[in-house]
Amino acid sequence: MLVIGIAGGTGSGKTTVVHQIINELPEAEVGVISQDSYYKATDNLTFEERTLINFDHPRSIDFSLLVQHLKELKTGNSINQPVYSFVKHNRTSDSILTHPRKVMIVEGILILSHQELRDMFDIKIFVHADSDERLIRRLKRDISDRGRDMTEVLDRYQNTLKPMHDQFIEPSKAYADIIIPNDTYNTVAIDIVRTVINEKIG
Ligand SMILES: Nc1ncnc2c1ncn2[C@@H]1O[C@H](COP(=O)(O)OP(=O)(O)O)[C@@H](O)[C@H]1O
Ligand SMILES: Nc1ccn([C@@H]2O[C@H](COP(=O)(O)O)[C@@H](O)[C@H]2O)c(=O)n1
Repeated sequence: MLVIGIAGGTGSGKTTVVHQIINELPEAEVGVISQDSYYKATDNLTFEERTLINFDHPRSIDFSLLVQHLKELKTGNSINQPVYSFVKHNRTSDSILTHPRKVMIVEGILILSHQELRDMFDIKIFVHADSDERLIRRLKRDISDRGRDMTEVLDRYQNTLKPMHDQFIEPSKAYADIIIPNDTYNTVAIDIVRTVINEKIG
């Protein structure tokens, strides 16, 4: 199995890049795990309490479950990947049966900041976009897809997202083998990554 880690700040375009990479690859050969699926379940908290969680700090992620799931996939076992709701700020009761594939992509803001997880990647990619561009994309996406308003997005950006980005995410770029500049759609970089994957999977 070839394991590819794709990190980058929020709104950098990780999810978009993943879709662009897997679009032209045989469906049966590629699987995706999202770090977002591994936000810790917080059933013990009220909705109001959940809105106060710092979702950009590594402690908000159940990294031990994520590492355990990736180990299972590497040994050929399927996993039940949790499903997270950004509207409820909590894990749902659903899960997605995820089978091991020749290529497994793990994507998320903090995946290169966690040493054990990072060491499991054969290729480490960081998607970079300018912070203004990322904030604009995040505003539009969170309002249209994640049930937020402008005040929520901007408050979160100022209070937790930006400081956590500077403390944990930006420094993890140093671990990347490949940095994809994604201020505009970067088809050349996507083609290069696809070529590398095709070579590895034969
Ligand atoms: N290169 C790009 N140019 C313009 N918009 C983009 C680009 N890449 C992604 N987007 C848009 O920005 C938003 C955030 O992208 P997404 O892939 O969800 O980022 P991430 O997964 O890193 O948070 C989405 O609405 C997406 O369509
Ligand atoms: N309930 C939540 C959980 C997370 N977030 C934000 O999501 C961002 C990570 O996801 P991307 O797809 O953008 O990489 C992260 O910056 C968290 O602030 C949230 O808003 N609500």
